[in-house]
Amino acid sequence: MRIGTRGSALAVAQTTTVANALAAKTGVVIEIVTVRTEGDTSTESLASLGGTGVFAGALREALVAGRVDVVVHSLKDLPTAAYPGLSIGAVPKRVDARDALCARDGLTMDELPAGARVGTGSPRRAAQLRARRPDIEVVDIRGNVDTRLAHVAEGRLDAVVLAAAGLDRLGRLGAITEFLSLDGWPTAPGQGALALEVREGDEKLVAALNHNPTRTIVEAERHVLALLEAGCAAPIGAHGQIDDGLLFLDARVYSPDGTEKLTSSHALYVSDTVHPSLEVAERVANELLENGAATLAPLGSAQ
Ligand SMILES: NCc1[nH]cc(CCC(=O)O)c1CC(=O)O
Repeated sequence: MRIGTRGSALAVAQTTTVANALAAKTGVVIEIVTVRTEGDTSTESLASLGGTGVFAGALREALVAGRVDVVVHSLKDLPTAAYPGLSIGAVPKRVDARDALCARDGLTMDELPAGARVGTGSPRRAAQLRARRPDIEVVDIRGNVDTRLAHVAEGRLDAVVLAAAGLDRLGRLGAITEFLSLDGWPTAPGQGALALEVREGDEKLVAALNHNPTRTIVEAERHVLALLEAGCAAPIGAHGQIDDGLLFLDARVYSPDGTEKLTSSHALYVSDTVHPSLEVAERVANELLENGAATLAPLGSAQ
Protein backbone atom coordinates (compact mmCIF):
# COMPACT_ATOMS: atom_id res chain seq x y z
CA MET A 1 0.00 0.00 0.00
CA ARG A 2 1.38 3.42 -0.96
CA ILE A 3 0.61 6.32 1.37
CA GLY A 4 1.03 9.86 0.02
CA THR A 5 2.09 12.79 2.16
CA ARG A 6 3.33 16.34 1.88
CA GLY A 7 7.08 16.61 2.30
CA SER A 8 7.16 18.82 5.41
CA ALA A 9 8.67 17.34 8.56
CA LEU A 10 5.25 17.57 10.25
CA ALA A 11 3.46 15.77 7.41
CA VAL A 12 6.10 13.05 7.22
CA ALA A 13 5.97 12.57 11.01
CA GLN A 14 2.20 12.15 11.08
CA THR A 15 2.17 9.92 8.00
CA THR A 16 4.83 7.68 9.52
CA THR A 17 2.68 7.31 12.64
CA VAL A 18 -0.33 6.38 10.49
CA ALA A 19 1.74 3.95 8.38
CA ASN A 20 3.06 2.18 11.48
CA ALA A 21 -0.42 1.94 13.03
CA LEU A 22 -1.90 0.61 9.79
CA ALA A 23 0.89 -1.93 9.34
CA ALA A 24 0.44 -3.12 12.93
CA LYS A 25 -3.36 -3.52 12.54
CA THR A 26 -3.50 -5.03 9.04
CA GLY A 27 -0.08 -6.60 8.40
CA VAL A 28 0.09 -4.78 5.05
CA VAL A 29 3.48 -3.59 3.74
CA ILE A 30 3.45 0.19 3.37
CA GLU A 31 5.52 2.59 1.28
CA ILE A 32 5.49 6.35 2.02
CA VAL A 33 5.45 8.59 -1.10
CA THR A 34 6.20 12.33 -0.82
CA VAL A 35 4.18 14.75 -2.99
CA ARG A 36 5.10 18.45 -3.40
CA THR A 37 2.21 20.92 -3.01
CA GLU A 38 1.72 24.62 -3.78
CA GLY A 39 1.25 25.29 -0.07
CA ASP A 40 4.76 23.96 0.59
CA THR A 41 6.61 25.70 -2.24
CA SER A 42 4.93 29.14 -2.36
CA THR A 43 6.26 31.94 -0.18
CA GLU A 44 3.07 34.02 -0.60
CA SER A 45 1.01 34.58 2.54
CA LEU A 46 -1.58 31.85 3.06
CA ALA A 47 -4.38 34.39 2.86
CA SER A 48 -3.21 35.60 -0.57
CA LEU A 49 -2.95 32.06 -1.94
CA GLY A 50 -6.70 31.90 -1.48
CA GLY A 51 -6.46 29.39 1.32
CA THR A 52 -8.69 26.59 0.26
CA GLY A 53 -6.89 23.43 -0.69
CA VAL A 54 -3.39 24.76 -1.29
CA PHE A 55 -2.00 21.78 0.61
CA ALA A 56 -4.50 19.13 -0.46
CA GLY A 57 -4.73 19.57 -4.24
CA ALA A 58 -1.57 17.80 -5.40
CA LEU A 59 -2.11 14.94 -2.95
CA ARG A 60 -5.62 14.40 -4.26
CA GLU A 61 -4.40 14.42 -7.85
CA ALA A 62 -1.87 11.71 -6.99
CA LEU A 63 -4.65 9.66 -5.41
CA VAL A 64 -7.02 10.03 -8.39
CA ALA A 65 -4.19 9.15 -10.80
CA GLY A 66 -3.43 5.96 -8.82
CA ARG A 67 0.12 7.00 -7.90
CA VAL A 68 -0.80 6.43 -4.24
CA ASP A 69 -3.59 4.49 -2.49
CA VAL A 70 -4.11 6.59 0.63
CA VAL A 71 -3.27 10.19 1.47
CA VAL A 72 -2.86 11.58 4.96
CA HIS A 73 -4.14 15.14 5.45
CA SER A 74 -4.16 17.40 8.47
CA LEU A 75 -7.92 17.69 8.68
CA LYS A 76 -7.79 21.43 9.21
CA ASP A 77 -6.02 21.92 5.85
CA LEU A 78 -8.59 19.85 3.96
CA PRO A 79 -11.35 21.75 2.09
CA THR A 80 -14.84 20.88 3.34
CA ALA A 81 -16.21 20.24 -0.16
CA ALA A 82 -16.29 16.61 -1.33
CA TYR A 83 -13.80 15.73 -4.07
CA PRO A 84 -15.16 13.69 -7.00
CA GLY A 85 -14.14 10.04 -6.79
CA LEU A 86 -12.51 10.37 -3.35
CA SER A 87 -13.73 9.62 0.14
CA ILE A 88 -12.49 10.07 3.72
CA GLY A 89 -11.95 6.42 4.68
CA ALA A 90 -10.94 7.08 8.27
CA VAL A 91 -10.47 9.79 10.86
CA PRO A 92 -8.10 8.49 13.55
CA LYS A 93 -8.48 9.51 17.20
CA ARG A 94 -7.78 13.20 17.60
CA VAL A 95 -4.81 14.39 19.65
CA ASP A 96 -4.57 17.84 21.28
CA ALA A 97 -6.79 20.44 19.53
CA ARG A 98 -5.29 23.42 21.40
CA ASP A 99 -3.06 26.20 20.17
CA ALA A 100 0.09 26.90 22.12
CA LEU A 101 2.17 30.02 22.72
CA CYS A 102 5.91 29.55 22.19
CA ALA A 103 7.58 32.65 23.59
CA ARG A 104 11.12 33.71 24.51
CA ASP A 105 12.28 33.43 28.11
CA GLY A 106 9.31 31.30 29.21
CA LEU A 107 6.86 34.20 28.84
CA THR A 108 3.11 33.56 28.98
CA MET A 109 0.44 35.52 27.07
CA ASP A 110 -0.10 37.86 30.03
CA GLU A 111 3.63 38.36 30.59
CA LEU A 112 4.51 39.45 27.03
CA PRO A 113 5.56 43.13 27.16
CA ALA A 114 3.53 45.80 25.35
CA GLY A 115 4.75 46.05 21.75
CA ALA A 116 5.91 42.42 21.70
CA ARG A 117 6.13 40.98 18.17
CA VAL A 118 4.10 37.77 17.87
CA GLY A 119 4.10 35.77 14.63
CA THR A 120 1.31 33.85 12.94
CA GLY A 121 0.09 33.32 9.38
CA SER A 122 -3.47 32.53 10.43
CA PRO A 123 -6.20 35.22 10.33
CA ARG A 124 -7.97 33.41 13.18
CA ARG A 125 -4.91 33.44 15.42
CA ALA A 126 -4.20 37.07 14.46
CA ALA A 127 -7.73 38.13 15.48
CA GLN A 128 -7.53 36.12 18.71
CA LEU A 129 -4.14 37.66 19.56
CA ARG A 130 -5.45 41.18 18.92
CA ALA A 131 -8.53 40.47 21.03
CA ARG A 132 -6.48 39.11 23.94
CA ARG A 133 -3.59 41.60 23.72
CA PRO A 134 -4.50 44.75 21.72
CA ASP A 135 -1.10 46.20 22.72
CA ILE A 136 1.07 43.66 20.89
CA GLU A 137 2.16 43.62 17.24
CA VAL A 138 0.96 40.66 15.16
CA VAL A 139 3.51 39.75 12.47
CA ASP A 140 2.41 37.74 9.38
CA ILE A 141 4.81 34.82 8.90
CA ARG A 142 5.04 31.72 6.73
CA GLY A 143 7.14 28.61 6.91
CA ASN A 144 7.19 25.27 8.63
CA VAL A 145 7.11 24.73 12.38
CA ASP A 146 10.90 24.70 12.79
CA THR A 147 11.28 27.95 10.80
CA ARG A 148 8.67 29.62 13.00
CA LEU A 149 10.29 28.47 16.23
CA ALA A 150 13.65 29.71 14.90
CA HIS A 151 12.21 33.25 14.61
CA VAL A 152 11.81 33.18 18.40
CA ALA A 153 15.04 31.34 19.22
CA GLU A 154 17.02 33.80 17.07
CA GLY A 155 15.34 36.92 18.48
CA ARG A 156 13.39 38.16 15.42
CA LEU A 157 10.07 37.59 17.19
CA ASP A 158 9.07 37.48 20.85
CA ALA A 159 6.65 34.61 20.32
CA VAL A 160 4.71 32.50 17.82
CA VAL A 161 1.38 30.67 18.14
CA LEU A 162 1.31 27.10 16.81
CA ALA A 163 -0.84 23.99 17.08
CA ALA A 164 0.10 21.85 20.09
CA ALA A 165 -0.55 18.75 17.96
CA GLY A 166 2.09 19.70 15.42
CA LEU A 167 4.65 20.55 18.10
CA ASP A 168 3.99 17.19 19.74
CA ARG A 169 4.35 15.28 16.47
CA LEU A 170 7.71 16.98 15.91
CA GLY A 171 8.95 16.42 19.46
CA ARG A 172 8.94 20.18 20.16
CA LEU A 173 6.55 20.34 23.15
CA GLY A 174 9.47 21.84 25.10
CA ALA A 175 9.09 25.11 23.16
CA ILE A 176 5.59 25.71 24.58
CA THR A 177 5.32 28.39 27.27
CA GLU A 178 1.48 28.34 27.54
CA PHE A 179 -1.30 26.06 26.30
CA LEU A 180 -4.25 28.24 25.23
CA SER A 181 -7.48 26.89 26.68
CA LEU A 182 -10.15 25.93 24.13
CA ASP A 183 -12.89 27.77 26.07
CA GLY A 184 -11.32 31.13 25.37
CA TRP A 185 -9.34 30.20 22.28
CA PRO A 186 -11.25 27.74 20.03
CA THR A 187 -9.03 26.51 17.20
CA ALA A 188 -9.47 25.65 13.53
CA PRO A 189 -12.15 23.09 12.71
CA GLY A 190 -10.42 19.69 12.70
CA GLN A 191 -7.19 20.90 14.32
CA GLY A 192 -5.29 18.00 15.88
CA ALA A 193 -7.07 15.41 13.75
CA LEU A 194 -6.02 13.63 10.56
CA ALA A 195 -8.04 12.44 7.58
CA LEU A 196 -7.12 9.33 5.61
CA GLU A 197 -8.45 9.85 2.11
CA VAL A 198 -8.88 7.01 -0.40
CA ARG A 199 -10.52 6.42 -3.76
CA GLU A 200 -14.27 5.76 -3.42
CA GLY A 201 -14.80 2.07 -2.66
CA ASP A 202 -11.41 1.68 -0.94
CA GLU A 203 -12.59 2.78 2.53
CA LYS A 204 -11.90 -0.66 3.97
CA LEU A 205 -8.14 -0.19 3.38
CA VAL A 206 -8.00 2.23 6.32
CA ALA A 207 -11.19 1.48 8.31
CA ALA A 208 -9.16 -0.10 11.14
CA LEU A 209 -7.86 3.35 12.12
CA ASN A 210 -11.23 5.14 12.22
CA HIS A 211 -12.39 6.64 15.55
CA ASN A 212 -16.09 7.37 15.35
CA PRO A 213 -16.42 9.96 18.15
CA THR A 214 -13.59 11.99 16.59
CA ARG A 215 -15.26 11.73 13.20
CA THR A 216 -18.60 12.98 14.56
CA ILE A 217 -16.93 15.89 16.37
CA VAL A 218 -14.74 17.09 13.52
CA GLU A 219 -17.62 16.75 11.04
CA ALA A 220 -19.67 19.07 13.24
CA GLU A 221 -16.82 21.59 13.37
CA ARG A 222 -16.32 21.40 9.60
CA HIS A 223 -20.05 21.70 8.85
CA VAL A 224 -19.95 25.11 10.55
CA LEU A 225 -17.31 26.26 8.05
CA ALA A 226 -19.28 24.87 5.12
CA LEU A 227 -22.59 26.39 6.29
CA LEU A 228 -20.94 29.79 6.73
CA GLU A 229 -19.44 29.29 3.24
CA ALA A 230 -16.10 30.02 4.84
CA GLY A 231 -12.65 28.99 3.69
CA CYS A 232 -9.86 27.64 5.89
CA ALA A 233 -8.38 31.17 6.11
CA ALA A 234 -11.52 32.69 7.70
CA PRO A 235 -11.21 34.00 11.28
CA ILE A 236 -13.35 31.24 12.77
CA GLY A 237 -12.67 28.92 15.69
CA ALA A 238 -14.74 25.86 16.48
CA HIS A 239 -14.52 23.25 19.19
CA GLY A 240 -16.65 20.13 19.62
CA GLN A 241 -16.68 17.37 22.19
CA ILE A 242 -18.79 14.37 23.18
CA ASP A 243 -19.53 13.76 26.87
CA ASP A 244 -21.89 10.95 27.93
CA GLY A 245 -23.42 10.84 24.46
CA LEU A 246 -23.97 14.60 24.33
CA LEU A 247 -22.38 16.31 21.31
CA PHE A 248 -21.41 19.86 22.24
CA LEU A 249 -20.31 22.44 19.65
CA ASP A 250 -18.92 25.93 20.27
CA ALA A 251 -17.97 28.28 17.42
CA ARG A 252 -16.67 31.83 17.32
CA VAL A 253 -16.32 34.33 14.46
CA TYR A 254 -13.89 37.26 14.91
CA SER A 255 -13.56 40.59 13.20
CA PRO A 256 -10.01 40.66 11.74
CA ASP A 257 -8.94 43.43 14.15
CA GLY A 258 -10.09 41.34 17.12
CA THR A 259 -12.39 44.04 18.52
CA GLU A 260 -15.62 42.13 17.92
CA LYS A 261 -16.64 38.50 18.10
CA LEU A 262 -19.77 36.35 17.85
CA THR A 263 -20.16 33.09 19.75
CA SER A 264 -22.70 30.29 19.50
CA SER A 265 -22.88 26.99 21.41
CA HIS A 266 -25.39 24.17 21.07
CA ALA A 267 -25.60 20.53 22.16
CA LEU A 268 -27.66 17.47 21.28
CA TYR A 269 -27.66 13.76 22.07
CA VAL A 270 -25.93 11.79 19.32
CA SER A 271 -28.52 9.00 19.65
CA ASP A 272 -31.50 11.38 19.23
CA THR A 273 -30.93 12.11 15.56
CA VAL A 274 -29.68 10.56 12.32
CA HIS A 275 -27.23 13.37 11.44
CA PRO A 276 -26.04 14.80 14.77
CA SER A 277 -22.99 16.58 13.32
CA LEU A 278 -25.00 18.42 10.69
CA GLU A 279 -27.87 19.30 13.03
CA VAL A 280 -25.75 20.78 15.78
CA ALA A 281 -23.69 22.67 13.18
CA GLU A 282 -26.87 24.08 11.59
CA ARG A 283 -28.02 25.47 14.92
CA VAL A 284 -24.63 27.07 15.54
CA ALA A 285 -24.16 28.40 11.99
CA ASN A 286 -27.70 29.76 11.75
CA GLU A 287 -27.31 31.60 15.03
CA LEU A 288 -23.97 33.08 13.92
CA LEU A 289 -25.46 34.19 10.59
CA GLU A 290 -28.57 35.68 12.26
CA ASN A 291 -26.24 37.69 14.47
CA GLY A 292 -24.29 39.09 11.53
CA ALA A 293 -21.28 36.76 11.07
CA ALA A 294 -21.15 37.47 7.34
CA THR A 295 -20.67 41.21 7.87
CA LEU A 296 -18.33 40.86 10.87
CA ALA A 297 -15.67 38.80 9.11
CA PRO A 298 -14.44 38.12 5.57
CA LEU A 299 -15.59 34.53 5.40
CA GLY A 300 -13.93 33.82 2.06
CA SER A 301 -15.35 32.20 -1.02
CA ALA A 302 -17.66 29.22 -0.91
CA GLN A 303 -15.89 25.92 -1.51
N1 LIG B 1 -1.59 24.92 8.55
C1 LIG B 1 -0.43 24.13 8.88
C2 LIG B 1 -0.76 23.06 9.86
N2 LIG B 1 -1.61 22.06 9.55
C3 LIG B 1 -1.76 21.28 10.66
C4 LIG B 1 -0.96 21.79 11.66
C5 LIG B 1 -0.83 21.27 13.03
C6 LIG B 1 -1.29 19.87 13.30
C7 LIG B 1 -2.78 19.66 13.28
O1 LIG B 1 -3.59 20.56 13.51
O2 LIG B 1 -3.16 18.50 13.05
C8 LIG B 1 -0.30 22.91 11.16
C9 LIG B 1 0.69 23.76 11.86
C10 LIG B 1 0.10 24.73 12.85
O3 LIG B 1 -1.03 25.20 12.68
O4 LIG B 1 0.79 25.04 13.84
